[in-house]
Amino acid sequence: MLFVISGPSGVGKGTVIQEILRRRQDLSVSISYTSRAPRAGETDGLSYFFVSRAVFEQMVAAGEFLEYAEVHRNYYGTSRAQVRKMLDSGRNVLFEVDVQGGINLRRQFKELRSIFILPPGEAELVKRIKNRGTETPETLRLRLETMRGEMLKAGEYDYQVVNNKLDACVEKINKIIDREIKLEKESRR
Ligand SMILES: Nc1nc2c(ncn2[C@@H]2O[C@H](COP(=O)(O)OP(=O)(O)O)[C@@H](O)[C@H]2O)c(=O)[nH]1
Ligand SMILES: Nc1ncnc2c1ncn2[C@@H]1O[C@H](COP(=O)(O)OP(=O)(O)O)[C@@H](O)[C@H]1O
Repeated sequence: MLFVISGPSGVGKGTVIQEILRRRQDLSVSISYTSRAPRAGETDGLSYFFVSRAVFEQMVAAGEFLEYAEVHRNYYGTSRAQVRKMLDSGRNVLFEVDVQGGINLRRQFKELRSIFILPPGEAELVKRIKNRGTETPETLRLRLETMRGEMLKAGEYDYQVVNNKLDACVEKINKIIDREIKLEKESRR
């Protein structure tokens, strides 16, 4: 099965996905390429593969991405080779991409199930991004600008889950994944 998770910056996508990975061994997360600079504590090949804009553009020209988009003035893309490897291993795959990536992946994989993570409110979202301590006033402004457009796309996802209490959100998404895997197995009988 293929799953995609999207949501505005700071809603907790990364945190929720780490928790889901701790709870299940049947899921691989696709590690994207990005031209964004690594944040403190981010390791190349774990959070992302960090490359320059020039290298990213070469990879686009070589057709190495299943999908890519420019988000908050940086490139982000899903590697074709990596996804093929994960699918060949027979594991379920989870993508964390922006709403442009979500639309693009849905077009390519009709069996993809999509989950949008919503914040409990805009003030809380801003608080979380600020508390993370990773953004300058300028990158914060860009993230909030993008947020409005992203929230408008929430209704196009199969599921919408509010990340108020972390554990409850993780539990809901975990159940959605279980349910979709079960439904898919039943449909193949
Ligand atoms: N289209 C697309 N979006 C991606 C990909 N990887 C990450 N993103 C999205 O890019 C946006 C920015 O990610 P990031 O810089 O880590 O910032 P954060 O959302 O503030 O943690 C988020 O919406 C991610 O979901 C990708 O491979 N493709
Ligand atoms: N349910 C939650 N309640 C409070 N803070 C949260 C919650 N989920 C995540 N956070 C915090 O919010 C910040 C943004 O989370 P992060 O996972 O980086 O978001 P995203 O990947 O969506 O940008 C982090 O500091 C994280 O610890």
